[in-house]
Amino acid sequence: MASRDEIRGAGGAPRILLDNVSVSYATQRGRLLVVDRVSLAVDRAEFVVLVGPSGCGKSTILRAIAGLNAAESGIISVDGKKVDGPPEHIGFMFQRDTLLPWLTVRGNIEVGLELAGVPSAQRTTRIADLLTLLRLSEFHDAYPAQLSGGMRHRVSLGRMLAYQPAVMLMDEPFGALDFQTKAVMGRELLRIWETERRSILFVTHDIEEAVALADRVLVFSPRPARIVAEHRIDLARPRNLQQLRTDPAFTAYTSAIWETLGDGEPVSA
Ligand SMILES: Nc1ncnc2c1ncn2[C@@H]1O[C@H](COP(=O)(O)OP(=O)(O)OP(=O)(O)O)[C@@H](O)[C@H]1O
Repeated sequence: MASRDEIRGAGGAPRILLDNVSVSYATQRGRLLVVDRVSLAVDRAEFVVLVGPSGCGKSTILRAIAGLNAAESGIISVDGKKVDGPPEHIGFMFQRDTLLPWLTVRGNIEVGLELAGVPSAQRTTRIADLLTLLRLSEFHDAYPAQLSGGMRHRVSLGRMLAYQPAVMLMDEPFGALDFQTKAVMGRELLRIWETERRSILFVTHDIEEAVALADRVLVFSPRPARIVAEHRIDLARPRNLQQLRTDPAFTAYTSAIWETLGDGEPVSA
């Protein structure tokens, strides 16, 4: 059985902790409250998915954890350390890939390693492992413009995985992809997560994707974001995404989430 430290991280703190966090933006029409007293904890190796109406504040929550937005009140910590700027060991993946067009697949992945200060001898091995993991070995010297959308997303994922972040914040990373590529990427991500086991906070609008990937799905209200429901997804792993879709338990989870999303009212005032 995993020890408490393996589950909770060093010192017993959850990987990510939000305690009563509110975030607002200053706008021309005054202060806009976007996140309203949200508390959540994500354990080491836990895959948590956030769903909620468009514009409710999901990206703002990820950005606050990444230290890109300050919390107006409450506390955010990663591995027990209060976040007051971009924390170490955090990887961010956006909906649009942000690859550097003048670098090859290898070069784009290597950027992550250089940023992490990994010595060049170790870089070579790590890149080779990642290229294999992401099934990109054949394309190591291709440029982003020569790749399909799904391949570019795999490279983005590789760049993030390269510096082995303990926490991966993924903001609709596959939202712009067609249905089939999205399914392939979901499968790849699960395969990698099952090998590398990081904490993942993943935002999506796709409820089936949420259930297929998550240990837990958190449902948010319309802005200001508050947690209206939490669904623990007790589906066995490793998951076969194709078989899952015909599993009655899978359908029951998606219906339950749709129901709580439809409601959209915060649980408590
Ligand atoms: N820098 C900013 N300044 C002012 N308002 C902002 C800023 N960033 C986001 N907002 C507003 O905050 C609200 C929440 O935005 P956010 O991007 O967090 O929502 P979201 O749930 O991720 O949306 P979506 O699902 O559509 O991506 C929106 O009303 C948005 O207009």
